Amino acid sequence: MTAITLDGVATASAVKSELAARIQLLKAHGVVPGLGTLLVGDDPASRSYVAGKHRDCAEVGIESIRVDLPASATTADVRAAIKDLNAASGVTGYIVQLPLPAGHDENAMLELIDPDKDADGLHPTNLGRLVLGIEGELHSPLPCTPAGIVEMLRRYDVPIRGQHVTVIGRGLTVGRPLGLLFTRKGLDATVTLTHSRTQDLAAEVRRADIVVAAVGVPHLVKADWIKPGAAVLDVGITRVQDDDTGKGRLTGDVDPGVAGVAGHLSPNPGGVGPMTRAMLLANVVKAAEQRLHR
Ligand SMILES: Nc1nc2c(c(=O)[nH]1)N[C@@H](CN(C=O)c1ccc(C(=O)N[C@@H](CCC(=O)O)C(=O)O)cc1)CN2
Repeated sequence: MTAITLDGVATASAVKSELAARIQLLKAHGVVPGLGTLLVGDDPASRSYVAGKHRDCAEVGIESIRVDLPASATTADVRAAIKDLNAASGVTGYIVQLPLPAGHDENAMLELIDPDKDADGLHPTNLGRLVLGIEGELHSPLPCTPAGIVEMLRRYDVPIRGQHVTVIGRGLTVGRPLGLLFTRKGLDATVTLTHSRTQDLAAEVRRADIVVAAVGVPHLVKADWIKPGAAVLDVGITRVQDDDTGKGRLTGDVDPGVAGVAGHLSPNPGGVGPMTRAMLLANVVKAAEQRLHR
């Protein structure tokens, strides 16, 4: 068996086309969505993710506003930049790119974001709405990677209801909110959230119909951990040195042998990452539509 590829590039492209039409409609009603980004420091991966967000905005017709602070920025500088983004009228939503350089309290900075402008769904108010929102429509923004994972599974008709999901990794942007999303009424999955202290990780993965690996440990998830036919989403990404070429390359958390056992597999790169970017745009568009109907 070779797994069906969950193609994040193609799926994100379909989502972006749909969003572009909604953006045209918003503009026809005089609402111009604008995404702000705040990047602190010079981490190359963060720099490239932020650049990608601005490219995506240009592609679909969202204005974008970029604020970059040097690695030497103090917490007071970051606070001031957040305050300015909260006040900026052209910024309908914005993100603080994570991780922040060492020495900054990320949670404290996220709390300073105006929840109505929180394009990432990571402000405690919006995370709290996800906790409270067991059922019904959620009007608050969802964290982008969890939303992208669910959107991709839906578009590939991978069953979620009643399925057992094992999530590897308890980080803020993926693992913790993903469990809340999958267990909402309507999705109705059963979720096991595992982490570095989980006693028998292989056993937790073996009983899963859907596996989400988001830890950043290259090829951690082995083929003999996977229930035949399971859907596997490879989220964690690590830059490793290629021994043959001596060059850096990206590798995911899932061993390539998993493709021979899984029913669906998201590649990495090219899987969940592009969906994360598309869902950020979706949050910006949704917030702008809510503004129009307020
Ligand atoms: N404020 C936030 N910070 C971070 C988030 C987030 O959702 N909000 N998630 C990640 C980084 N991230 C977006 O910010 C992100 C990561 C990866 C990709 C992506 O498309 N990856 C490509 C590979 C790209 C590469 O060459 O490195 C892929 O998977 O194909 C997009 C966005 C942490 N921080």
